[in-house]
Amino acid sequence: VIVYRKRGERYPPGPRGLPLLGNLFQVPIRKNWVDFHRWQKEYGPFFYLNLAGQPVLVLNTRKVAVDLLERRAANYSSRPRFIVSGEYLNGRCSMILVDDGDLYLATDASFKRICTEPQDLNPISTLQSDEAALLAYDLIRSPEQWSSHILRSVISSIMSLVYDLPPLTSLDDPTIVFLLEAIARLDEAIYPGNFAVEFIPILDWLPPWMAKWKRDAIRDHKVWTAKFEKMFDTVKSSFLTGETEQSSFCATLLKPEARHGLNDFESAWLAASLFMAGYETSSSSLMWFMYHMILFPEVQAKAQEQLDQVVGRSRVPSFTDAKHLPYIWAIIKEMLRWRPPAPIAVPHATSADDYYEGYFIPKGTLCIPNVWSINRDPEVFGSDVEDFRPERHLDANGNLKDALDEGHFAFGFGHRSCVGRHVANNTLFIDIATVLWSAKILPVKDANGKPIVPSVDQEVTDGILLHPPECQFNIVSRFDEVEMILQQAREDVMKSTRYSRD
Ligand code: HEM
Repeated sequence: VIVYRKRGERYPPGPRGLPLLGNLFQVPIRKNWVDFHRWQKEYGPFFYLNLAGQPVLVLNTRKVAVDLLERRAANYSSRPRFIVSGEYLNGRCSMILVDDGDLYLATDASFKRICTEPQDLNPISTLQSDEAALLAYDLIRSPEQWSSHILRSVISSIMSLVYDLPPLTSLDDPTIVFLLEAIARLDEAIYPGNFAVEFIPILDWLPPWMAKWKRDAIRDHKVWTAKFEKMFDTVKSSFLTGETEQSSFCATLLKPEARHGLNDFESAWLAASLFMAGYETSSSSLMWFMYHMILFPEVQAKAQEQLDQVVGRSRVPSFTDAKHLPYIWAIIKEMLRWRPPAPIAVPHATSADDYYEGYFIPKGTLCIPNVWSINRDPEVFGSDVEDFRPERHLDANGNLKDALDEGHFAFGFGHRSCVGRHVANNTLFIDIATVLWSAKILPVKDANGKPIVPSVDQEVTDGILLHPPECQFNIVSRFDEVEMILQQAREDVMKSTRYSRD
């Protein structure tokens, strides 16, 4: 959508740009959330940018984000055009990037029917607990491969949740290799600045033989669709023959009351988009957790003290402990506040012209909720926003201030907020509780015996997601019985019907 300034309208404040190109070359690509946070001192809680004709509104405080994306959700819940990724690679059918038309409404209704409330997730809590025990076991046995263990565990849980697959034993599994390559390709396509057509949409008129980006994206879309349909069909066949009792997302989607008119092609894409949306965000959060534990050893010690009191030392933590472990929840909330994995979330777009606080916001405006800044809103979090302090989420008795309040905005806003957040919170809870119950997470030491704790400034970003600095850990059992208990848990998991199906 190219919208040129309408005469006589008062646009929100923002940096002055060049003729035609507007602010295109003023917006940093890497870590623009930090610059946007800084710019609010000059331009206020929301400001306007013009990226070669594309109007952009950056929302920097909770008030503005809630006023627009939640109170006016009917107008602020579409997505901007993502030409290469959303329209060609995903063929306009991935839930995350699709606009707010009929397909979105059907996929949203299907997903919300399946896991909109934490209690809907009971069927998958067993697989999450199983994966947590396997993760803790692997981390202690080979700490040097800690990041691969996290990836394996997260992918395995999501694949079981979506397709009812048995646990993944290796990242070399051909389906996983395929999916990870697809995600890397999608990330490259979404990355701002990689494809000129995103800023010069007229290039979309070029026929495929004249535009390599279009040829490649059309080809990849066909290959991906074939794979996603095959994965969906596998669940469908065993569902129809009644071979196994299944609780996976795809199996539930096959029940007429949950389908909301979606055909097999759309269902296959919905299932795949859950994997795409959930995998990198969840694994990055767990990697941040590991790093936080060496950066803030006192937080780790406090959590372990509570685990000892509530769980004891003769069994691994379970979901029944969740209510009694507020400090673990406070760590999760503070992690997602302090370093949100997606600091500018996913942009929303307006469906009609609007006015806010006397300023004109044209139809088709790309709205960026600057989660980084909103998570540092002093009106909400006080003056110590730069401190990592789980206690800010607890009352004087150490209970969660408001168990229903996320305590951060890392899951986005309004209708488009993350539909997988309860899945994500539960995965984080059981993984973090089990790992901290089992092991001390320590920094490795250099040749002089000095602990190596990289500075948080060395965090890594691809421009969309934020990952912790590269680091290594020394992960050691907290007490003698840990390995025996985890070994037993692992054997039980491997013997269970879900796992022995392979
Ligand atoms: C800590 C982990 C996670 C974080 C931080 C996260 C964050 C987000 C954010 C910021 C959005 C965009 C919200 C907006 O537009 O306002 C989103 C959307 C979405 N997430 Fe998550 N997510 C996580 C885990 C998951 C998981 C595990 C799943 C699936 C099981 C999932 C599925 C989705 C889907 C399908 C959408 C698109 C919703 C829509 O466009 O309406 N996410 N997530």
